[in-house]
Amino acid sequence: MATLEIRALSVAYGPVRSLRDVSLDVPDGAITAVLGGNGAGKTTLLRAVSRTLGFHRGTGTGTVRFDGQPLDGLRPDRVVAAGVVQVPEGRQVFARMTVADNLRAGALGAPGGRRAAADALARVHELFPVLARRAHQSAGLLSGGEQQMLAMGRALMARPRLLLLDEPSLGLAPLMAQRIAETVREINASGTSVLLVEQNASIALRLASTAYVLEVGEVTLEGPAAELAASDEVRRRYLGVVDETAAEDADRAATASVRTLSRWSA
Ligand SMILES: Nc1ncnc2c1ncn2[C@@H]1O[C@H](COP(=O)(O)OP(=O)(O)OP(=O)(O)O)[C@@H](O)[C@H]1O
Repeated sequence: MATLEIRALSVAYGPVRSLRDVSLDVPDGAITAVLGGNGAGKTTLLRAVSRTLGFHRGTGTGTVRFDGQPLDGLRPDRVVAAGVVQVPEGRQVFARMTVADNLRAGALGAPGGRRAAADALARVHELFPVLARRAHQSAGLLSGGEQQMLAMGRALMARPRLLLLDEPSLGLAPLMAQRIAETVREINASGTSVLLVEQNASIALRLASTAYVLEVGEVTLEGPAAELAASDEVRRRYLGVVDETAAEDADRAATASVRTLSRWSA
C-alpha cells in the first residue's frame, strides 16, 4: 500500500502555474525520488504535501493522502503530528540557537511525551554523533554538511513516518553528500518512508526504488529507479553521460557511407 498518494495535483503561485496534474506514490517503507532541474517544481511538490503552500502564496487542487487519510485542509502542524515532516532546502536551521535547542524545537508538537523525545534525541545522536559533540554551539557555526545533518536531525525529532527531503546534497562536497545519502538509507532502513527531491540524479537514483522526472511542473518519466538510471534520456539530461553508443552508431554510419561512396568511385 502507498503511504503517500498524490493525485492530479496542480499548484499555482498567483498567475505562475508550477505543477500540472501530478500523480505520485511513495510506497510504504520505500524511498521515492523526484528528479528535475531548477524551477521544475520539486520544492512546490513538497510544500503541497506539508501543507505549507499558503506561506508562499501558493494554492493547489488535487488530493494528497497519507495512510489513506486526506491531508487537504490540515494545518501544517497537524501534518507533522500525522507523521509527515519536511526538511527544507538550504537547511534553514535556527542559526543563533544552539544545536541542542534546534533539536528541541523539532520535537515541539510531536506525538509522545518526554520519554519519546529523549528516545528520538538518542537516535539522532547515534545517526549524527557530531550533533552531540557540538550540542552547545550555535547552529550557525556548523559547516554546510553539519547544518544539513542538523536539519535532518531536527525533522527526526518529530519521529516522522514519512520524511520529505528537499535537495539534501545541494552545495555539499561529494564526500559529505555521500555521507548524507548513507544516512538517508539508514533512516529508511529503520522504517521511515522517504520522498526525496534532488537535482543530483546519481545520488537519488542509487537511493530510491522508484523515481519520477519532473519538467516544468509535469511528470515526464516515471519508473523503477534502475530503469530510469539506464534510460538514455535520464543519462544524458540528468547524469551528464554522453551517449557513447549513439556516437558510435553515428561514426559507424558515417564510415559505412564513406565506404559505399568509395566503392562507387572505385
Ligand atoms: N513563492 C513563489 N511565488 C511565485 N513563484 C514561485 C514561488 N515559489 C516557486 N515559484 C515558481 O514555481 C516554479 C517551481 O519552483 P520550485 O521552487 O518548486 O522548483 P524547484 O524544482 O524546487 O527548483 P529549485 O531546485 O530551483 O528550488 C518556478 O517557476 C518558481 O519560480
